[in-house]
Amino acid sequence: MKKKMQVVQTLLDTLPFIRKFAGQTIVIKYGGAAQTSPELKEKFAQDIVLMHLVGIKPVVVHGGGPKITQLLSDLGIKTEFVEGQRVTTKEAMRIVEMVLSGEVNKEIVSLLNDHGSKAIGISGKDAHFIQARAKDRSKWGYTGVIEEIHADVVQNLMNEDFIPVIAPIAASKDPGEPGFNINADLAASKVAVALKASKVVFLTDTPGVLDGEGNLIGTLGTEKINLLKNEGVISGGMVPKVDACLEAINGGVQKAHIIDGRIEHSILLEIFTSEGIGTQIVH
Ligand SMILES: Nc1ncnc2c1ncn2[C@@H]1O[C@H](COP(=O)(O)OP(=O)(O)O)[C@@H](O)[C@H]1O
Ligand SMILES: CC(=O)N[C@@H](CCC(=O)OP(=O)(O)O)C(=O)O
Repeated sequence: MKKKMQVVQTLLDTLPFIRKFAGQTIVIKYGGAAQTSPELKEKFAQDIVLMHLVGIKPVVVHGGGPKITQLLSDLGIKTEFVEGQRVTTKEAMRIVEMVLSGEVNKEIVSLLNDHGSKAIGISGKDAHFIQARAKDRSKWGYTGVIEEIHADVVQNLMNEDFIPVIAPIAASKDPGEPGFNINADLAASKVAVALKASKVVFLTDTPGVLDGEGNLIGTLGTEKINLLKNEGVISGGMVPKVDACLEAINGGVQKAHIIDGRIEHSILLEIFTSEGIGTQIVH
């Protein structure tokens, strides 16, 4: 009962902004860095279910980088990142798939279903939803670049009222290949474009994109992004995130936001209030 009352209260607070989003597809990238306490996970689930209840079509694309790194380390397997993307050996690929398609995907699906929704978990391998090729085999191994997305697979699920929860693992066109590890930010932007989403929101563990002094940048365009990358102010995991935002808006998604997943109900604050939070990426 208490859980339900919380959802209703949040619903009432945000009601004035909701109507205009009904029927729209919104892709939420749930970063591993934001998947922290059970309380925050609970709030995340409430927000997604609430969006669905009011007629929005939410699609979750999740990461899980920290969990992959932890399991690789537990198993004594070294791992490294180049330009914000993991170098994926064949051995690492097995672990990446186990963690993303197995552990993380099913945890999020269960969380959403515990809140009364019909969430369904898939990876890019299911029905060949996402097909990829190697980014650069000699440099990144089984880290992939998406070549094709069969949007109808997910669209059909949404038409049947399911909430798709997508693990960023892609199928290979070559039979016998183990598939590809896709950076979840880049998977989210491609999925958002393919589904003609109106928004893509990246939940992470910083208030948004920060400048050299650590201040939040509210709005950020292509030129400034290139400058901040060259200066090393945007680095590591933030590189694929800003690239993904640009790809999304260049592909027709109206808005791309990077927001703090550590703030309770940050998705609702972003979507349903006029102020918004975090960083909005523009052309
Ligand atoms: N300019 C920047 N502003 C904010 N965060 C940045 C910046 N440059 C690099 N980062 C790093 O990017 C991280 C977020 O990326 P990542 O760890 O891959 O998160 P996620 O799991 O959400 O994809 C932040 O925790 C921060 O350490
Ligand atoms: C190629 C590549 O880097 N793949 C990522 C996939 C998971 C991910 O992106 O997770 P976060 O969103 O939590 O960072 C990785 O192996 O960590």
